[in-house]
Amino acid sequence: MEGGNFVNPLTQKIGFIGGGNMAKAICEGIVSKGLVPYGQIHVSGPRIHNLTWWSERGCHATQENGSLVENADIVFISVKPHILHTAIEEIKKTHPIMHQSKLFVSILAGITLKQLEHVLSEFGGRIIRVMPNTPMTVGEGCTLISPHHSATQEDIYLVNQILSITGTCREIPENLINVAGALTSSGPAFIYMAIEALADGAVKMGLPRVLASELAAQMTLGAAKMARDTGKHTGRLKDEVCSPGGTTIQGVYALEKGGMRAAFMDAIENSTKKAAEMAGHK
Ligand SMILES: NC(=O)C1=CN([C@@H]2O[C@H](COP(=O)(O)OP(=O)(O)OC[C@H]3O[C@@H](n4cnc5c(N)ncnc54)[C@H](OP(=O)(O)O)[C@@H]3O)[C@@H](O)[C@H]2O)C=CC1
Ligand SMILES: O=C(O)[C@@H]1CCC=N1
Repeated sequence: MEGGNFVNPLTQKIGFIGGGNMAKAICEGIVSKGLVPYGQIHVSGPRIHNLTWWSERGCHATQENGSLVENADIVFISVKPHILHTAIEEIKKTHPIMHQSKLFVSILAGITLKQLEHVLSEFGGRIIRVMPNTPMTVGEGCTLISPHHSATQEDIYLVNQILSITGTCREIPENLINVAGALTSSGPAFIYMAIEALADGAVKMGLPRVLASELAAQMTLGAAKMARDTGKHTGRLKDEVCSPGGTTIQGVYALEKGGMRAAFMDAIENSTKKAAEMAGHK
């Protein structure tokens, strides 16, 4: 699903168990697009002083994961993977029975639908596994979605609606979500490093830092749009920049000598393997 311009505001209350970086990115993304106001968003976490970012904006913050679930219609589980069991146990302690079946959306890297089903079975909830990324803060997210069989078509539509408003949202078989997530969810960090390194090179050659960073980011945005929108293979796009005997091919040679391609490939392999390892966390 692609993000559109027309926004039909949601009536559902959206909850986040865990109010860290990724939860904030989802919140910012959906509020800035007008899908929900801050007042329709609930968040829980163990330290109320770490939730001021939320309360300052008018979201409802609580230390009790149980009351968060009770109050929200859609619950994003957004704690770190190794905290999942603790967070769910906290719900069971205060709210062993839910009065309504809930829709749980896990954003946890590695944690499988089978594991989520096991952990959440007592609530009789419907489950969807997703892998978002932080660029959704600025409306350019790239989210993957793998629904559990307990999720209804309406649930899947709703989650697609929420996540595609902040970028793209693509349904993917669960067996591919770790590798696709390494690319889309970890990938922004790799690209920030590339932007930073390119700017460093320009600073080394005398360009002021602020200008170097601004130009590196805009150039990356343009190159990404070319790769996405022109339909041309990236190898061809690269060739179109490399004038024979020119400046660019000298830079391309330096990158090849430095093992840039192998380093990026290793980055994706390592991140994919780590997601699989995380599924071992109890
Ligand atoms: N960051 C990213 O780009 C992406 C992250 N994800 C996934 O999102 C999840 C969160 O990652 P991220 O936002 O980076 O991590 P953060 O550390 O920023 O956020 C985790 C949050 O969970 C809170 N928390 C800790 N224990 C509990 C608990 N028992 N109950 C409720 N909340 C709790 C923490 O509160 P406190 O700080 O007070 O301890 C913190 O606010 C992970 O599972 C990750 O795999 C997925 C895709 C991309
Ligand atoms: O680094 C992590 O584990 C999370 C999941 C994907 C992006 N950030």
